[in-house]
Amino acid sequence: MKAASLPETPVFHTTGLTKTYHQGEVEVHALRGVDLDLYPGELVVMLGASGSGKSTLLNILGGLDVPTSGEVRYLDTDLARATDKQLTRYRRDYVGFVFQFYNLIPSLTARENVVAVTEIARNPMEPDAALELVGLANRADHFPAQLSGGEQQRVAIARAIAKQPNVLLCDEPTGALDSATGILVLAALEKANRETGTTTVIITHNASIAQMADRVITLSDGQISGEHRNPTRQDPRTLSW
Ligand SMILES: Nc1ncnc2c1ncn2[C@@H]1O[C@H](COP(=O)(O)OP(=O)(O)OP(=O)(O)O)[C@@H](O)[C@H]1O
Repeated sequence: MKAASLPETPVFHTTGLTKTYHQGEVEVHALRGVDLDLYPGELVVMLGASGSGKSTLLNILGGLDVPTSGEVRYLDTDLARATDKQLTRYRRDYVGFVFQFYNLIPSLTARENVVAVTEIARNPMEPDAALELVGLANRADHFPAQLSGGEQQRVAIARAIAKQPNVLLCDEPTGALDSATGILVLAALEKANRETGTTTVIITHNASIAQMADRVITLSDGQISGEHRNPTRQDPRTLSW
């Protein structure tokens, strides 16, 4: 598999990004000056110990949180200074999220869970095409309770990609899954990245997942402590962890 080529204009650009949380008298410096560019179509794996700031960074990129200082841009949009309304629109129009827990609506089938998003999206794909992409075309009429954890996560991925987001942000998408099931989920994410060109970030604790990335970024104590590019990315189905 070929690594994505990296054009010069980044999708995300951050400089000196900080985030400080205040809890009573205590200040927690979750991000301490992050300079990062993410490029169109690349698949980035973000590693780092618990508490290193991965989710904080992802949430700021996704418009779920704002930084304390520094710059964060999505193309020409200044996310640090956007209003709540602008951030809501940004998330709805451009961002797909996948979290550790699938957050599917239990009373809706797999297809209906996807339709709940495509109905309000600007430029959605067909719900069945999204389910096909994650290998669940034959489960479209099943309810979440009739699906395994890995299948539910793949419905969540279908839901996230069905609106054809420019960026797909995944926070521990395999955190609740065994390795065999996790690999199916990673394969679905990799395929979605390859076939739709959505810039994809996957947070994980599991360093062996890094082999499937175009680029691996490591956070330590709120800063980027390492970065490397894989010359060729590995098919997730051949990962062992
Ligand atoms: N809402 C919040 N209020 C106060 N502190 C917070 C908040 N969110 C995160 N933190 C703190 O910020 C630091 C970074 O947290 P973050 O969740 O970004 O780390 P992480 O690398 O994603 O960790 P994990 O791998 O355990 O999910 C931690 O010390 C955390 O306790």
